[in-house]
Amino acid sequence: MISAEVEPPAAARVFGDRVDLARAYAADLVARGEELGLIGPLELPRLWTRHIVNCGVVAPLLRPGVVGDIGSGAGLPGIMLAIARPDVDFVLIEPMERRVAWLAEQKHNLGLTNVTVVRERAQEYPKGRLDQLTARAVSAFSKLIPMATPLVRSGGELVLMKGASAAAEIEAAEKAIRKYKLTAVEVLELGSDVGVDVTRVIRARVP
Ligand SMILES: C[S@@+](CC[C@H](N)C(=O)[O-])C[C@H]1O[C@@H](n2cnc3c(N)ncnc32)[C@H](O)[C@@H]1O
Repeated sequence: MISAEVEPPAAARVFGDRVDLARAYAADLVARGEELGLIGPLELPRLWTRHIVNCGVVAPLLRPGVVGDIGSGAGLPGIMLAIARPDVDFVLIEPMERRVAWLAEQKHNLGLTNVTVVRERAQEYPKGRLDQLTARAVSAFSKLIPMATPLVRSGGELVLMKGASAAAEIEAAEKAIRKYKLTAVEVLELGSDVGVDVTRVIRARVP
């Protein structure tokens, strides 16, 4: 059996006095995540650094308001951000029934009153309601732009978690960036202040 990663010191730095909620989430994911098809066994040895803390470091980019997380899956980053930022309201937009049930259960078990879970594809969600929108491992930037931008109000932001290909994804999305009139498109590198591998985010402003 593959063992789950021991919690790194960075977790307490990222989640502060709410780190117990991240611990409860991690324990449930270790216990049931594989059986529910939420996480592969090879991810367990890097559960905290690659998934939980990696999502949590995005929290300082969020502002009070409504943040939509499209394709939340197991709750990454949506549940992690809702733990780190109780002052922000989150809508987790996920089409798959089993994942929606898991997300609703986590909301209930962790007492996350700032979370709403909706079973929907991003394309079906009402337009112009969100202040910021997050997504991780859902699609390339060029495909996320038409899917995500209409959901965000004017002046809001896309905050998209990306891998090492972030800069190349921006280049490949040049046409969509122009079509949807996104501005201030940039790659941010987060996490060095808490001593974990860098997390890359593409941030862009919606006109
Ligand atoms: C690879 S998983 C990533 C899950 C999670 N964000 C993570 O980083 O672990 C992609 C997720 O996007 C969801 N998804 C696919 N198409 C979608 C759409 N059109 N709107 C919203 N979610 C979608 C899938 O159901 C799945 O849960």
